[in-house]
Formats: sequence, C-alpha cells, structure tokens
Amino acid sequence: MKGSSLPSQIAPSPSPSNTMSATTLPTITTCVPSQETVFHDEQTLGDLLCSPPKLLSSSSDIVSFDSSIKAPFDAIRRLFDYLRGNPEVATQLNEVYPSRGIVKTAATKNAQADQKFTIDLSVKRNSQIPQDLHATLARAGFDEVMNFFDKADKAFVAPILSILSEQAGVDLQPTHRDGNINYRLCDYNPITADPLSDNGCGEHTDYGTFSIIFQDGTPGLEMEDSSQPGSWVQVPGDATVVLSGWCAVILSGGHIRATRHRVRRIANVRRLSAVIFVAPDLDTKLKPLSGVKAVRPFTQVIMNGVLTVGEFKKVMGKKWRRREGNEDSDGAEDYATQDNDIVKLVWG
Ligand SMILES: O=C(O)CCC(=O)C(=O)O
Ligand SMILES: [Fe+2]
Repeated sequence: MKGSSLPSQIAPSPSPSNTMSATTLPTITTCVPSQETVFHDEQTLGDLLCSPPKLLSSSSDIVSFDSSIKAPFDAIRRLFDYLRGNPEVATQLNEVYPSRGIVKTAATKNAQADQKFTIDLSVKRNSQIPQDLHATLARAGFDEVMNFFDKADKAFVAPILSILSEQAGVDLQPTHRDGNINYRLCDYNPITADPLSDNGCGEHTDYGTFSIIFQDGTPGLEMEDSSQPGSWVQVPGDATVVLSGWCAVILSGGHIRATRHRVRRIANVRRLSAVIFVAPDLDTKLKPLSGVKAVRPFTQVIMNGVLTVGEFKKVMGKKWRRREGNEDSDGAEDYATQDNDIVKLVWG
C-alpha cells in the first residue's frame, strides 16, 4: 500500500529476500486496541495496531502488521482434522452451499491442483447451517473460528477501506455497503495427492478489494514485488498481511495496485492460514469510480462498466475452481494462465 508520508518512528525492516526502500505508508500511530473501539473517519489502521506495519516490498504495495486479534489456530486445526476424519459431516456442510461447496478437499485426489484443503465461510453461510450440524461443528472449534472472523472483520475492515480510499482518491465506502465479505481457512497439509509438491496455492491476484491474511507462524506465503515482476518476496510466517485485489485496482483507476501472491509448501510441514476477503457490493459496475482519472487506459469492457462485480467474480470463480481442483481443467496450461486472462480482460 502507499499513502501519506512515512512517520519518522517507523523504519521499514528488511524482508528475508528483498531490502525495502519504500518511503510511503498509511499514517500510523501506535495504540492499545479495546473491544469497545468506535471508529471515526479520521482513524486509520494504525490506531488499531500495537506495532507499526512493515513494508514487505520495495513497491510498497504490501503491508504486514502484528494483529492484536489472533486467529485461533488450535481451533482451526481441530476443525480441519474433525472434517477430514468425519467426511459425512463435511458433506452435510457442503449441502449448505451446494453450488460451490464449503469444504474443498480436491487436493487429496488431484496432484495438479493446489495442494491444500479449504473451508470457505461467510456470515450468510453460517446462518444457513442447520442447528444440529452447527452444534456438532461447535464442538470441533467452529464457533471460536467464527468469533475470530467476526471480531477481525469489525476491527479491521472499515479502517483499511478508509486507508485505501485515501490512496484511491475516492471514497470506497459507498460501494462496500452490503458486506460482500468472505472468510477462508486454509490447511496446507502433508496428506495430499502429492505430498512433496511445493505448490500450496498457485500465483494469483485476489478478485476483490483487499484481503487480510492471518498465518500460524509457518512461512510459505510469497508476494510478487510489483516493481520487479517475477521476483517473489517471502512473507514472515507470523506476519498478518493486507493486500489489494483486482476490484481495488479497477475502482481506483489503477491508483491502487494489486499484489500477486502464492503459497509454497515445505514438504512434511503443515501450515494453516485464515483469510478475510473484502469485495465491493455484487451489483457494483466494475469500472473506475466517478471522479477518478485512470492512470492508464483499461479495456472498453472495464471503462464502460460492462461487468458487475458479481459477474466478474463468476469469471474468476470458474478459474479458481479449476486451480483448486473442484472442476476439471481444460489442460495443464490452464493452471498457469489464470492471472493472464484477467490481465487481458482488465488492461487489454
Ligand atoms: O494461505 C495463504 O496464506 C493465502 C491464501 C490465498 O492467497 C487465497 O486463498 O487467496
Ligand atoms: Fe489469495
């Protein structure tokens, strides 16, 4: 992320593989967050953080911070283990959202797909889980997980949106009224079709406005340095990361840059993560917001707002499902070209 000038008390620290030289960052102050925090417009992400965010690349698009709200990784581990040991419960959970499913286990049988297990949740899906199934899941850590997501969502989403609005030069709140927010748990587990594969999650750019990634301390997440395409920056395993997606790029006319990222697996090492995906309201026309001057021309499809966010999500979702292994791929190339197709659609 870029933004207002770097306050003097914050010195970017070097990442494992790149030395950072960026000079911009959102305004930061250090504080002790409280449960009762009420957010005002002038507050920034920094007001919520107990330690200064760090830049993870010289492009300054990637920010990590120590979250005061910790993801409950013991509960997340228990939940994955329970669902793996009780596939009939996973099947019942998938029936809550039959079009795409909630628990994704294709990595057990498809060595080409991302070698990870995923649980995709949202407030809406949670409310649709039948009571007895919910009680079963609660005993396996589910409520702890949902409470964490609820708390992190309330604490971080609005302030991060404000910071991004500053960068975009336009208010993003009016296109983020409906809470198009999804939660994901990932389990990069050695028990997959290809236990030695280093592909945990293929390189991609998230579709939405921004994502917050919480990690269990295990490295593996890497970000592409946008100032040096093809150069991957390893993210420390205990950092919480905020990165932008395609919708932020488009709505901001390119003033916000998206971050390509991937997860590399370490053989025989389990890694858990929890992700909050924030996206614009599904009926938002996907084009630069009015008053925004695009930094360079987008395609006519984008400039004319031909697609809504919902339609764009469908286009991307099909590709994800292939990469994640729930749908057959047209061919091996399909795994590699996912981002390229979107680049073509957006930039031409
Ligand atoms: O597991 C991670 O750290 C990142 C996962 C991710 O990028 C995604 O699911 O879109
Ligand atoms: Fe992602």
